[in-house]
Amino acid sequence: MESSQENSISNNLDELLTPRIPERNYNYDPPIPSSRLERLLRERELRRSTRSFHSNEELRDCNGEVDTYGNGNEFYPSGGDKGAREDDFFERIATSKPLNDGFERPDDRLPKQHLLVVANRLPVSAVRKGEDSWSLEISIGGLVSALLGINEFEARWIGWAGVNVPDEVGQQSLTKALAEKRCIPVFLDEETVHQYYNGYCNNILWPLFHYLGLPQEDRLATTRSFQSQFAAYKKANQMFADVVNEHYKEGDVVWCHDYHLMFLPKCLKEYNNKMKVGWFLHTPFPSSEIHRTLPSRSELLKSVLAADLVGFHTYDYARHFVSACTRILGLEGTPDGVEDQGKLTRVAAFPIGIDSDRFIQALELPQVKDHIKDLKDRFAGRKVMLGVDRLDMIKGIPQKILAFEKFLEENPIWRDKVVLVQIAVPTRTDVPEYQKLSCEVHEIVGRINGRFGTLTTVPIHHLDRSLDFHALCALYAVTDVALVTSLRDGMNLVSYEFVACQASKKGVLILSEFAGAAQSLGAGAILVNPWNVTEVAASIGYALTMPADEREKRHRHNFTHVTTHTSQEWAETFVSELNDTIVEAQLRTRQISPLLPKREAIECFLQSNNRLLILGFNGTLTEPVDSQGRRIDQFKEMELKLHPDLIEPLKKICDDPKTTTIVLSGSDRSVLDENFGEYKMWLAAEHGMFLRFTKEDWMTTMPESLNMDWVDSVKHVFEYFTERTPRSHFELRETSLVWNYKYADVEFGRLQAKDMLQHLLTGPISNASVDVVQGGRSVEVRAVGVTKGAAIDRILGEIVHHNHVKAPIDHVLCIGHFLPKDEDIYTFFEPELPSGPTPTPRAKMVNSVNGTVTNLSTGTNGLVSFHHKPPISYRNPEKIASNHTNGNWLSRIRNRMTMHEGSSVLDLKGDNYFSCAVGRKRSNARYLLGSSADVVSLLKELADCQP
Ligand SMILES: O=P(O)(O)OC[C@H]1O[C@H](O[C@H]2O[C@H](CO)[C@@H](O)[C@H](O)[C@H]2O)[C@H](O)[C@@H](O)[C@@H]1O
Ligand SMILES: O=c1ccn([C@@H]2O[C@H](COP(=O)(O)OP(=O)(O)O)[C@@H](O)[C@H]2O)c(=O)[nH]1
Repeated sequence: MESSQENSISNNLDELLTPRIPERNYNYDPPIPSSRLERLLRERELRRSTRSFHSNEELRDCNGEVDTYGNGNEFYPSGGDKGAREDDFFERIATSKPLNDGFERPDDRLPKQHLLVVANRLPVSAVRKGEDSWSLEISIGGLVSALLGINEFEARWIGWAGVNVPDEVGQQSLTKALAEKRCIPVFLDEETVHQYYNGYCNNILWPLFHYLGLPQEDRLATTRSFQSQFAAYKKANQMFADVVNEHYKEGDVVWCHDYHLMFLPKCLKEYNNKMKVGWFLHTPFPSSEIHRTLPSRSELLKSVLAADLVGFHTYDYARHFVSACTRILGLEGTPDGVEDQGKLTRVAAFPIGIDSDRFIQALELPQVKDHIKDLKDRFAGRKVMLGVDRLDMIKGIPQKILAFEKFLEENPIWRDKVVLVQIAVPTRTDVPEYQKLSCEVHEIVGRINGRFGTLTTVPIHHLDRSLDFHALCALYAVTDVALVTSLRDGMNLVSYEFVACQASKKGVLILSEFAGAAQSLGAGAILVNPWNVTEVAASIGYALTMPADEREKRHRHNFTHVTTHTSQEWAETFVSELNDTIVEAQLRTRQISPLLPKREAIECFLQSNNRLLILGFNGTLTEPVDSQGRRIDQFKEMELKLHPDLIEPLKKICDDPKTTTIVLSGSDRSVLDENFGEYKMWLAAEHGMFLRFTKEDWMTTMPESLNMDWVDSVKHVFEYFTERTPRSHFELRETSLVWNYKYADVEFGRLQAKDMLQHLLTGPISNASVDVVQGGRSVEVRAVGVTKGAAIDRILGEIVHHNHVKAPIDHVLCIGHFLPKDEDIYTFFEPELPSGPTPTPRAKMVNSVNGTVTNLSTGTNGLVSFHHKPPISYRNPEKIASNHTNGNWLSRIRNRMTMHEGSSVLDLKGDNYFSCAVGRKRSNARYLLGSSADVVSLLKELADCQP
């Protein structure tokens, strides 16, 4: 089974890493780079050379009469005339043809990546003209603009057409009409749209993600509670998933977009875990402190994490998302993403762009030139300021207008020399907040125009409507100062479009620092805080009077960015990383041990006569900690308790004379006493430094040489950090100290741990004979040599002696959620290691009475036998002495050894040794179990099989 898995992985990898460019460009097949960065750089290089190869071909074709634009997904007509007619943009969807449609792609072109773009809104919105006739209009918004700019893919769209179509005839005819545009509709009924789109998406998630907070319950009608809206949201996402599933073909990349579809990745993966799923958020992702106010915070995060790749516009948004996953879900945030039990969801920033050529070329069109001329005539003698926004509260339109008013107020000289054109595209008009905003803006505009207008002019031209592409380009081109005052904005493509159209005028961009675009265009723009009306007013003055050379420099900077970071680049980078994420996951899977073959293990257990069952405690036999969604109860959790479902089965197993059970734990003796005092088993506390058979006294297996002089200094350090790290605590054990920050703020805890580690490793105790062990959320300092693997041979010696073992141990099952430092326990028993079991020095079993040392070592046949070494003494003789009042135990071993001279204590071959890591995918264990719940079910089965 294992090898077939390996094979399928290699095939996939080969397939994924096959360069997607004509082979003749490359006459060597480089090996798969093992680092992500190397792979991505290679992929980028390949993409670029493919593109330049294709564009050379196209150039040649254009001159040589062959129309290569008919080769698939190119939207533009030939001749590079991308914006030739007003409705070309629209045409781009229409002319997007499937492969093999009569326009043959030259042979050496490899097929384009097939893409299923899933977004709430289709690039076209439908308007019903008759029972089965439809008119399709381009949808407005940055998401649509950007996605229409990508053409290097074989893309199909899945989404809502913005209209309620309850009847069969309508649905069929619309499906047909949309199919011509490569669009596939998801039919949402009116109530779902109301609760899902107007409600959960636009009244809850949208304001929350833009830092406007959650609505009060009284802003939700009784039928539209959080719960019913969330239920509609999930239902709608499931409907999208159904449509995706219906149209998905193997090899497709499924790219889900935006906050409307946070549930989609989970639904898709439930259908088909092999689907390549990416999710991209077009809005900001807020600070985790904001996200945690959302009632469904955990469910949404978990669903998004089902995707292979999660993308955001900026590093800040990505950072907030990772932080929400660590703080709210308790998962591990790494520089690459979020890790949940070894499964990594890659999280990264992919700043979107525009199709800049389309804007630049449009300016050359006669109709755009005509528009430009009209506008210039109309605004002659006045500087033009421009705002283009959907009429949305996040766009800061009132703030913009108020700042403009302040500017006019303070600069009377400008009153008849400047005009502000504000295009406010109506949007989400069914949501009451948007209706209110519209009234508010009208009121302010009216007041200012009344205040500063004249008989012939008004300072603000406010349009409650959208403009067509050519009119918009013309307006961008004649603008002197563009004003973007978003209170928060995922990116803001209007600022990009303005820059693209300013090659001749070199106007100034005033840009809110709260728009994602501020990260990319911040150097060339004047950045403002839109809440600071005084600052914005002053910036308007500065922009209107900026010297030409400064305008030129600022423009050049931004223009370079806009023309190089295009929507095409954005999409290619995202898809390429998504593909690579799969490669990475497969490479990681190769390092992960397989799941424990339960049947085999149980079968082997039953057939054996002398079994050794070694169990960890914390994380192995305890109840799984579900920090995901549930509030962690630190008080309850800190008290380690045996899983209640194990009480009976464990008793049964321990009572079986054929089984020797050991609980080997880092916990101290009292914890083990409390939980296992009633069982017939061996307890090994503090990583095996203390040992007792439960009916007997504790003895120490600690070698005398163990130096503990460092304890006070470390305790001092731990106290210092505990005082300064709320909700952290430390445990003082006899052989180790553990500082735990599991309940503290994860990020702060990690920083503190880093600081602590640095001090421990380089500070005053750096020369002490200690091991500093870093756990997931802990730092442990132990005496050198205190590991479970080092203790096991001493323990085994004691058990062999105690049990009067006559037959060799013929089955070992070792299960634990052990720290990497303690994984030497797995290798100790490993029969298949070529030379000896473990790289750590073999520990010694010391008898306190006569000081004899017994060393256990593994022969090349995998069998462990005893040898005798000169004596050293126990550190704490009275403890061990009390355990051996009945005589000299070592001499008994000697007797037994004599009796079985030549035979071995352990008879382990490949198939009767099962080591199993719990909840740690990467380990030295042969197998893995997901959680302590799996341990419970395994032990229950073993118990049920007991006679
Ligand atoms: O579909 P609507 O509800 O009418 O809203 C239009 C779109 O608004 C949002 O756009 C965002 O995406 C842009 C491109 O990434 C970005 O520049 C902008 O900052 C965002 O606000 C929304 O995220 C889309 O889903 C909507 O389609
Ligand atoms: O009359 C208009 C006004 C705006 N837009 C487009 O709407 C998009 C707005 O995108 P942005 O990222 O700025 O914000 P969003 O509306 O997506 O939040 C831009 O591509 C504009 O060209 C348009 O097509 N017609």
